[in-house]
Amino acid sequence: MTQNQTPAVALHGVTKKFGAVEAVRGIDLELHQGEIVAFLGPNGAGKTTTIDMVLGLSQPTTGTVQVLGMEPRQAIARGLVSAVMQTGGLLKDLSVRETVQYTASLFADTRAVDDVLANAGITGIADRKVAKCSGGEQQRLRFAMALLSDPALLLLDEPTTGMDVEGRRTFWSAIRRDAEQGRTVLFATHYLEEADQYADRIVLVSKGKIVADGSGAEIRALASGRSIRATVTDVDTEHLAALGGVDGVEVRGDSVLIHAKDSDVVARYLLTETDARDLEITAKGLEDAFLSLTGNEE
Ligand SMILES: Nc1ncnc2c1ncn2[C@@H]1O[C@H](COP(=O)(O)OP(=O)(O)OP(=O)(O)O)[C@@H](O)[C@H]1O
Repeated sequence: MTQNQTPAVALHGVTKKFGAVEAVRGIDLELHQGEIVAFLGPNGAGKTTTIDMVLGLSQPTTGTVQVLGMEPRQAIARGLVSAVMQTGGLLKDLSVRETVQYTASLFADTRAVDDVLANAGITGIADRKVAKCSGGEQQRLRFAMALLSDPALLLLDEPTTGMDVEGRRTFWSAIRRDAEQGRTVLFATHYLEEADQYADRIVLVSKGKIVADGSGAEIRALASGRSIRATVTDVDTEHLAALGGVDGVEVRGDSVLIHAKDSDVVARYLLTETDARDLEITAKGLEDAFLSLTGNEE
């Protein structure tokens, strides 16, 4: 894993059309070596289409895709790229170890089978038939297979689907260890929490475009403001709405919910001018940022 200056992935002006459908509408993105990047977005955002182009499975309509400074297919031919996709590719009658051994036999040079089983946390189920493995265990098996070639770039589509909490933790700590050695990881996900917790960087896509790119904290900061909730018997909603920085006021039974840029002004008013009690102030979270940036607000 040399050439640290070369981006692991470089997309420039990439678009992809399927007939009249514009699945990707102009993506520019560079991933640095050793980064763990979440490709986060709602259904149909263009994540899989983009990953397929990085894997050389399809060509962009316009623009260029490079992997470690090469054409994707060239990088794959050199064993520099592995992918863990969600479905397919497993023979039910083989055991976990046999599956990995069989895959290893297809490559000229691979890591030791026992090492990748250990890395993927499946040594304990190595003799189990694939047919008897749970969905999460099968995902870990696919992960072990992807580690055989010790790839510089690992692409993962919804990698932890079906894994329990412990499985996820083991999976992500293995990914983190490898990234520290220089492996770049790009994973597509719908899970905000997973992106926030495990990625160094979140690339938020919507309708074929990147709408935000940064750390979880940076993206959260894009949804500025606070929500203030209080129990109150009689409140002058017009007065509240007219306070500086208030974006919205909703009355729900005996409570009021206010969205505001400056929660102090609202809190002061509620506590000094009304009989409001049980005040709760919450910062807007990643989910709010996600919804407002992807235009999926109700
Ligand atoms: N082969 C194809 N032919 C026609 N349209 C396609 C094809 N592949 C994808 N699309 C369309 O392109 C858009 C982007 O799809 P894509 O699968 O890349 O989204 P995604 O972000 O991966 O979604 P999901 O999270 O649901 O997997 C969608 O509108 C999809 O219907």
